[in-house]
Amino acid sequence: MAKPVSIEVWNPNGKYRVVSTKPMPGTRWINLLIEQDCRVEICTQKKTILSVEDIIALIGERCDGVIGQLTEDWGETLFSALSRAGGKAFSNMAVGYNNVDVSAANKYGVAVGNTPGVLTETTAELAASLSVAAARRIVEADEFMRAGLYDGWLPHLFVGNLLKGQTVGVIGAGRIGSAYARMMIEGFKMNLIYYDLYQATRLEKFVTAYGEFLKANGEQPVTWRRAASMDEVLREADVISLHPILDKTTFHLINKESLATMKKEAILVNCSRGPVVDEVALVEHLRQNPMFRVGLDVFEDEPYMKPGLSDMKNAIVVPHIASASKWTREGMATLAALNVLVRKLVTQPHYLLA
Ligand SMILES: NC(=O)C1=CN([C@@H]2O[C@H](COP(=O)(O)OP(=O)(O)OC[C@H]3O[C@@H](n4cnc5c(N)ncnc54)[C@H](O)[C@@H]3O)[C@@H](O)[C@H]2O)C=CC1
Ligand SMILES: O=C(O)C(=O)CO
Repeated sequence: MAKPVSIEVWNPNGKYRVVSTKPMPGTRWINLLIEQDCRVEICTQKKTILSVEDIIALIGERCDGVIGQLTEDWGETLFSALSRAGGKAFSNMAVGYNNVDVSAANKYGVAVGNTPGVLTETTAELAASLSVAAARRIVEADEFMRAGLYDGWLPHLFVGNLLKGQTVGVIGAGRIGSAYARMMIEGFKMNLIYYDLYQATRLEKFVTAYGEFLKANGEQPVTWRRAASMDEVLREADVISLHPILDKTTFHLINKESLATMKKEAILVNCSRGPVVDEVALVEHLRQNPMFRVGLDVFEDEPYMKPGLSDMKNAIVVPHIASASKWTREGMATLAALNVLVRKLVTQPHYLLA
């Protein structure tokens, strides 16, 4: 049996008990829950990733809803515990919900929410930052300066890749993939090639219109193409950014074979989920191809990196911070609270009439 976990309580006399497995930024989400007569319990345990047992202890005997995190395993065990405690709603504080077994939630009558949209631009901005940092070798150059190694300008010092006029490849052109594509097209005048199961009509229209605008101003127009296969993107793009969901179809989408298809000097960015890339194959590819560079926000076995990755100069690694802007994280917390509340309002029609 897990030890009791430490909690902070807001509005102790609230009628509905809502648990958040982590403190979240801002207070708007807490106030929204309190306004709707919720007692809010926030886990303050100094342990980054809570186990299933920890969360069962948090749910306790009676719990109406839970706001959880992408690091937690929301499967059969937790949804049955929540349902036994009378819970009707769960929200992940994330848009990705590969940590949530939605059919188990359905089985136990628990509605599931996520936090799309509010993090689209912030996440795309990090993917764009990693693309530029990798292309221009910013992290390596920063380390070099700090190590006191700079002794004067040289024609060959930290030569990288020019983005303008090159091709950006997007795999998964949904909300974030499309926002990223626009940033790279507007910012660096790159041409687009994308692969998605669905047509990204709005993105295509944007690139067409932007290309016409550039042409009317006497500049080289940008172009777009929807690839019939992912391999086309891998073969043709100079910078490739991954933005699909993680599911069975995208697990190890990038593997030894697909890496070999890419240009030797290509840049690969992953701000989706770690297991979309076979990280062992990636480390080997980085070792064999020193001009190939990656920018990674996510890892296959978070919080760990596969052996050798941290030694690779041609890899930039950051700790899953793509959505980490203040505005966005407060927005995600607010959406997560609303997800839990919507279910309460829907299942308590008398409350709506009160
Ligand atoms: N690193 C981070 O902090 C963050 C990571 N994410 C990740 O990004 C993912 C995407 O988020 P959104 O753009 O909001 O979702 P979205 O649902 O708008 O876009 C996902 C796109 O992937 C496409 N897709 C699905 N399977 C595919 C396949 N086999 N091949 C090619 N494309 C495929 C879908 O058709 C869709 O267009 C999330 O599921 C999450 O895992 C999201 C936010 C922050
Ligand atoms: O929202 C997500 O899916 C994340 O990875 C964190 O923002």
